Amino acid sequence: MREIKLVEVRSELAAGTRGASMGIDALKVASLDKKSSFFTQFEPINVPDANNYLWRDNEFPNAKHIDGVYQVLNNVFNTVELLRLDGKFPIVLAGDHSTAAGTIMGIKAAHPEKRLGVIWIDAHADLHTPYTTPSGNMHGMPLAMVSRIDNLDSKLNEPSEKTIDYWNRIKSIGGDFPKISPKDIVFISVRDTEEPENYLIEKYGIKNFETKEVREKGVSKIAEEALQHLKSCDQIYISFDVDSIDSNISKGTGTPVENGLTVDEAISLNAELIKDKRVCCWEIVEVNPTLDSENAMAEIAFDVLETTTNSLVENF
Ligand SMILES: NC(=[NH2+])NCCC[C@H](N)C(=O)O
Ligand SMILES: [Mn+2]
Repeated sequence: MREIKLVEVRSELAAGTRGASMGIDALKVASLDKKSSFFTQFEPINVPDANNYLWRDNEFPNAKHIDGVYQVLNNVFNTVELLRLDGKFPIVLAGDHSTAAGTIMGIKAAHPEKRLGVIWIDAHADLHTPYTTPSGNMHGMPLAMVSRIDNLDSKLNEPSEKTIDYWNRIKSIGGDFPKISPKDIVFISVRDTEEPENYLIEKYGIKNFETKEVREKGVSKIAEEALQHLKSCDQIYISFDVDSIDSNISKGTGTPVENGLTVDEAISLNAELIKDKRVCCWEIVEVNPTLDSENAMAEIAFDVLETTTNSLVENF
């Protein structure tokens, strides 16, 4: 039996629109409306955010509020490391996707000898760096942080010295080494990338299961192939960004993209993947109820959360 711990990270500092910090509470409202006892079953830990930085002027155009993001990542890192050392299975409910880097750093720090694979279910590759970002929004950068990639080959921006200093500090949280190899990332439904990200995907041969392939082969087959792709990894982290779901449905998120997964595909995919015994942490991010109507996104996201957790509980 896995001992599940809910981790709540109400950060929205690294998103381009305001409101993702309210995603966790929107999930709770959805749970109450659906009369589910989910949130009474697990004890949550609250990780301190740095959303107060949003009131300040931003001094880092190529990595907005990187000083605050650095703090939050450290907080997430410390929490997840301790939970993993204690043998807990963290289910992380987070706002903007940048904090997934802190989660990965924590998992790695607890078991540095174990090769860590990542299944990234998302519309975006989140492989940018301050040198390549089109927006300066750091939720587009977590996978570069943990792979310790600068991608100077695709350099478009001139980040300030202070930005680079913080960026280097972020890449060193949990140690001066890459926490994952980019080859050990599997993308599912990634469909909105920029050129610098395409360069890295090509360079490292990062596998992406496109939405079309998910539909043609079916979810079970994709889950099997994704896990098979990570056969050399000892542990696996799954990151579920709700914008992986099609923009027709996922309006309550900061960066919706068409041609995404259906709700059923998202639910069964996560429920299937989490059955693998190597999976040691699951995360859901980017619900933003302020962009939504009638809390629709959170209701869907809650179904994904509940079904995935049930699958985890039933299969251990
Ligand atoms: N986690 C996310 N929603 N990421 C969106 C990133 C979008 C775009 N690639 C950017 O860097 O701005
Ligand atoms: Mn994302």
